[in-house]
Amino acid sequence: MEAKNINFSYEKKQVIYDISLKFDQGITALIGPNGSGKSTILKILSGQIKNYQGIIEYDHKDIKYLSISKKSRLLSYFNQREQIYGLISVRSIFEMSNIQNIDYFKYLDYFDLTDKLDLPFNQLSGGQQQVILVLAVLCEQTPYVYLDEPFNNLDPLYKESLVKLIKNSDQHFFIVDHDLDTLAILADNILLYKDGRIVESGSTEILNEDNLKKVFGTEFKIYQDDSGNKRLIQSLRV
Ligand SMILES: Nc1ncnc2c1ncn2[C@@H]1O[C@H](COP(=O)(O)OP(=O)(O)OP(=O)(O)O)[C@@H](O)[C@H]1O
Repeated sequence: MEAKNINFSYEKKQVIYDISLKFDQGITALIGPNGSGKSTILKILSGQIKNYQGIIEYDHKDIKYLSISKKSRLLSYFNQREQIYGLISVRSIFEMSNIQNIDYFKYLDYFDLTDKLDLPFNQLSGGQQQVILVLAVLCEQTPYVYLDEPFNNLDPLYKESLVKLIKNSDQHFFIVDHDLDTLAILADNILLYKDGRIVESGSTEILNEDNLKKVFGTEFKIYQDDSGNKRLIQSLRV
């Protein structure tokens, strides 16, 4: 995927300023403050928002000219805030999204959720709902996967399981989330983002105290754990 010179406004309010990026392998994380436009850029790259300026290409073809069926085989998108399943059963959610007909029971088993299969969605806890919806998106097995806050609501064990699942997948992930420690472990490529612009990009090396202060306007301390993973600790000043 290559995005060239993307600009976008909601009515008169510009939220994306001249963004260009490429995303063809591994896991890319987009990190930035609330309201800076991260969800908006995810919606643009995944084809939900169409009235942007600039060009988005998949395999050198403009997304605007791809058929709906081609797009649905190419990319998938998750955003829990926009999902309303209510009384629909967990099984139906998988069957609706499982276009590749893969064995989704192994995913459910991995999260110890097999016994929820015939429950209505609204009888699951917030974290269980989140996991089911992310798993349903992964079942689509598209080469490109856009995840908006997939780690929201997840306890440490669910988070760890989801990190393993994503890391072991050969799909390309583009993830927006506020869980910086998890993104530091997971991502191959980081985009630091502020006020609708990418301010830094690179490996997890760019997650340093200066860059994070520049993006979030607050102090961070960074420690390395025993396995060499970065822990990003925000210093709260109250
Ligand atoms: N449908 C919409 N109509 C008008 N303005 C919108 C709409 N959606 C988002 N915005 C505005 O665009 C800006 C960027 O919103 P967006 O949801 O992309 O930010 P974000 O970085 O994902 O935020 P958060 O981290 O809080 O989820 C915000 O100022 C928001 O109020």
